[in-house]
Amino acid sequence: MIPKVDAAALARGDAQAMDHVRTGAFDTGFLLLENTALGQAAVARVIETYRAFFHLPPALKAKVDMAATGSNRGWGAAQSEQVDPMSNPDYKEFFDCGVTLAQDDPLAQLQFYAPNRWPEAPAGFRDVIEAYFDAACRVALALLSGIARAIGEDGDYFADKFAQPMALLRGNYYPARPGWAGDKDFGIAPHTDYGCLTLLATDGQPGLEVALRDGSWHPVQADPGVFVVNFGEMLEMWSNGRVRATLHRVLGGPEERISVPLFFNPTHDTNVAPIGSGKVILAGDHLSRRYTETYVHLHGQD
Ligand SMILES: O=C(O)CCC(=O)C(=O)O
Ligand SMILES: [Fe+2]
Repeated sequence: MIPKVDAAALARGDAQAMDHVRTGAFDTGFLLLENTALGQAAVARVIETYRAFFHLPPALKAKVDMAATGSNRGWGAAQSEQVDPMSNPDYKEFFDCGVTLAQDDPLAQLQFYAPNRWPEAPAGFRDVIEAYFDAACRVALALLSGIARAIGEDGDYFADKFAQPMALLRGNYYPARPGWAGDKDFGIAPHTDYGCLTLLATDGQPGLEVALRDGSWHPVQADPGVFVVNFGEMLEMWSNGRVRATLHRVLGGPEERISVPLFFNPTHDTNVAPIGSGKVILAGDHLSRRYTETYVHLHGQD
């Protein structure tokens, strides 16, 4: 039901890989991606690095609490994000970092390129996360090139639209589902992602569920080193609804779980209105609206 794509085969333009990409993008809005440049060891390292951070005492994590800032860099405590207005704020914790531009770059003032905030511990945190971030952006760009070809555009169709990507790397930490959790409480409530594509690594624990067309929830599990890829609202608009941004959620279970999504979003002034429509929808405007809606500390911000 969710196709598995070999990244190397896709890069070669292999017909079956392109077919699987089309099915994933147009049908379920999800695919699994294996055999990328990011091996199992690199994925395990980034997951264990986030795990060590989330296991720190709350007072240490609070030193990089994003709620004390006007941006979305650093630690997000439990209940600091509400992705679904019909549900309670999520019980997960998370850590966000993004692309930072040189201080004298005029775009550096935009919230999407805000400076990252790094914790003092665990040792090596920043190096591990930054190295993974760069490698994951390359994997995402290579995948987008395959997607462009699979939908009949040139392989480099997206390349210049991601020169300064509003990319955001997140570590999600789901503790075991709390005893108090009711039917409006989720690790992450049902939502669609905001951008173009999400490249998600997990520690292998199940938990992610994807909405099928009939409204039922379908579990998706991937071993470390196999990525779950899903598509977001911008690509759905951009492709005139051909690529699907599918609802997904995590209820949470008896074991803690770590997942690491890279939200791969284009440069802020990219027009993501349907190709050929003559309309203008700026990627930055869409992202900023969704950030304001979902990060509790940014509610009400323009
Ligand atoms: O943890 C997961 O499997 C999904 C996370 C997710 O949907 C998100 O962070 O947007
Ligand atoms: Fe998501």
